[in-house]
Amino acid sequence: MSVSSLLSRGAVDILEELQILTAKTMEKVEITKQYEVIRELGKGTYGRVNLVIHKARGTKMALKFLRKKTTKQKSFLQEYCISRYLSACPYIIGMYDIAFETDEFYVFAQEYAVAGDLFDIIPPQVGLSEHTTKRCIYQVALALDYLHNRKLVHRDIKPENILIFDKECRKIKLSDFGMTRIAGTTEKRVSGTIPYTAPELCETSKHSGFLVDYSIDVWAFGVLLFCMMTGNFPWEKALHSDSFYYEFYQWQKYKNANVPSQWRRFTSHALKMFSKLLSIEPEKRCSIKDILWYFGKTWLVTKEESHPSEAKNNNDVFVNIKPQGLPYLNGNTLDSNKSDTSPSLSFSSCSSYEDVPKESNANSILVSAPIEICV
Ligand SMILES: Nc1ncnc2c1ncn2[C@@H]1O[C@H](COP(=O)(O)OP(=O)(O)OP(=O)(O)O)[C@@H](O)[C@H]1O
Repeated sequence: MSVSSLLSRGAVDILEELQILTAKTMEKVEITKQYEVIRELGKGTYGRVNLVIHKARGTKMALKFLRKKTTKQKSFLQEYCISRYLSACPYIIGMYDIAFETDEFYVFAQEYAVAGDLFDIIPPQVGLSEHTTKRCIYQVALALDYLHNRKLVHRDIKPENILIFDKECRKIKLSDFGMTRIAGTTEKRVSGTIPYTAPELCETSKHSGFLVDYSIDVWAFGVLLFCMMTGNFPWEKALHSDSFYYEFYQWQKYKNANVPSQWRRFTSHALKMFSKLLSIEPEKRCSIKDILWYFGKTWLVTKEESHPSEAKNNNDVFVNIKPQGLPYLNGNTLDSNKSDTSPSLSFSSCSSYEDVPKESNANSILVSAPIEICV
């Protein structure tokens, strides 16, 4: 049975069927016989990703190795099949019809993203330009909308999982579906807390159950956007014990409180968008497609041309996106384990945020005082 013939049925049935088919056809392979290993592309919690050349086809591909010691076959099959199921979307990493095992690893093959991941190109404490951010995050939004329309929640949105094909982010693809689950299912909260973790999850005690919901991705998307535009995290953890988060919480709760300094660089339109994405109550958080309107607005108070060189950050306190020695770096979470009826976005008619009609940017300036990058 072909994948395309499976796609007309419900997501749950398709994924189950794909897993059964894959399990039946998985072979043991000796890597060096079929592949020439070029280099390691990255490391994650449960294995590594290598750039290889398929000897028979001469094709470069990325092989993801998941250690059998720490990954159940069921988890491997789930990640591979969800990735394949989603890979028809142009903003999601492409997959080869290749899954096999070695003595030590489960392995599958992905399209190779030549420029690496987004984390590597965000200038620390400065961030990307508004133009590059919009170009990139728009594609992430389309990828997430694609997932959410298929009742799936990614659950691990972060720059390390956004693969890039050029440094200007003209072409990016979402990857790593190891944590992806069907919306509405109950999961044990076994992942670590990282800056992208939504407050309702930070508060849930380890190993207690929680409902998988789209709002988890929406929150992480908001944090990702902040990171891209500032080169800093907004906070380390969305907990009241984190002073950066507490300040944000107070500001959001009592709307007339002062705008925390690290948010003052954003225009009123951008702040409205952040309030919707980072709504403290998950049920009030917007859906991903609700923010597409904001792409026609200006987001940074500073002129785009003067960004990022005007950034001033030498002696200030901030949550650095690339500090030394913090445990959530290099793609690792701390200790992570591994009927939407709304219309889909049209990829053909809406493939670039530049296509979104621009409106007047008047009234977008929130503060006239000098913008401080940090607190
Ligand atoms: N297809 C690819 N092309 C290029 N680089 C890749 C590709 N896939 C992964 N990488 C690199 O390898 C890193 C780790 O990959 P990946 O996130 O899939 O591993 P993981 O074990 O699932 O990580 P995590 O610990 O976040 O769950 C990525 O951050 C990226 O830098």
